[in-house]
Amino acid sequence: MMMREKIAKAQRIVVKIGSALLTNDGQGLDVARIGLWVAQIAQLRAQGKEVVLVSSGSIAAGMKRLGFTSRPTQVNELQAAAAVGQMELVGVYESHFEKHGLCTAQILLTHDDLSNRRRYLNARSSLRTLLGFGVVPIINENDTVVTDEIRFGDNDTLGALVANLVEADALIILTDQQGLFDKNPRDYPDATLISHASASDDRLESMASGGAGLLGSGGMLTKVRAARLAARSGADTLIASGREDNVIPRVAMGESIGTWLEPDYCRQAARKLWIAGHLKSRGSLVLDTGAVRALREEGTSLLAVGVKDAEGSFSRGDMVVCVDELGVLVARGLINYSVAETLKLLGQPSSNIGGILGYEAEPELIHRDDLVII
Ligand SMILES: Nc1ncnc2c1ncn2[C@@H]1O[C@H](COP(=O)(O)OP(=O)(O)O)[C@@H](O)[C@H]1O
Ligand SMILES: N[C@@H](CCC(=O)OP(=O)(O)O)C(=O)O
Repeated sequence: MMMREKIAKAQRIVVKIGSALLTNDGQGLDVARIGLWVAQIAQLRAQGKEVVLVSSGSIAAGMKRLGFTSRPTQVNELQAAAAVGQMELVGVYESHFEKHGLCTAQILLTHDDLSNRRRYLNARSSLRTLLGFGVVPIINENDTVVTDEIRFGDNDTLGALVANLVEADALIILTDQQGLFDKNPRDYPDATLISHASASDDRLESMASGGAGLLGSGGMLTKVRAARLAARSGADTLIASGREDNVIPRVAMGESIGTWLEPDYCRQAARKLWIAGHLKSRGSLVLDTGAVRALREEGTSLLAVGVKDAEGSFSRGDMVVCVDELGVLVARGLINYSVAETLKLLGQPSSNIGGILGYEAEPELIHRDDLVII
């Protein structure tokens, strides 16, 4: 059997389960099947892998509870269904995960949470902390407060943005088909499965443009686009059938099932390109010689103790440039503190941050994952 060795090495995995799968043909949540996926995720946790779950299903579950026989068209009714259904959804997950001794956390995100750098960093920090505690975060869109203009709409996009957020190695999208076919298998029985492609391959979109199922929102098109988004931070995307036996561990072990959409760059390079290419610098830091050497030679994070001066108008999450004492460019990175906070921290060890500011967002001024050495 052909194995995908790169995938088998993935340590941090985002698993997205779509509406089409989670519901029993619109008959509410498929509680028994959810139990199977939870058991599969528990296997990954037992192997030491970190898992973030992005789960749809709130609207479909709420529709059943509120007696809708077809998807409501009014936004307020959809929001009400989502609020009712989300309770049931997380309740079902929590009770299943508990049987495996695993703790869960509910995180409901909106578009704003990920587009505003400050909230993005806060969401990232909470997620990293939860993963550090061994918790399985369960994420959905906060459907009850979003309006059409600002919604992700489909959870494939949300799954990819979460993969960017936590710098996942892989995004596994479970759906009701075996993977991406060269045309919609619902309409074309002769459609053939794409086993492996580059996430940036332009031909994928036209293959995937065949629409969604009755309960899903995005169809394959949003999955292909999600793979491209996930690739920005270097994550591989795997699209597979949630009905396949023991699918999550099999995909995660690198078994060649479903579709594998691979980023063009290696993970580290993709992430660095993303940092370097997408943000404009809002200020600068002057580093002492020790800090310059630590960054260049040891690939460390930047600590306040090695920073001599700061200027500009940056806030938490902004891009700043780092220069040496002669003004030579050393690195670019996303800073964890504003300019006012940074000025108070100059030359200070990380252990003093809490005492000086009254809180500590992160021990580093710039985490090494957010730093590109020039
Ligand atoms: N090229 C394709 N390959 C596979 N499925 C496709 C393709 N084009 C369209 N689809 C449709 O996408 C659907 C899955 O997307 P969707 O209904 O949104 O599910 P989910 O809720 O899992 O995201 C499939 O049931 C299928 O009908
Ligand atoms: N946030 C919505 C899910 C939206 C949706 O259906 O997405 P998808 O499963 O990707 O087709 C819900 O929980 O009902």
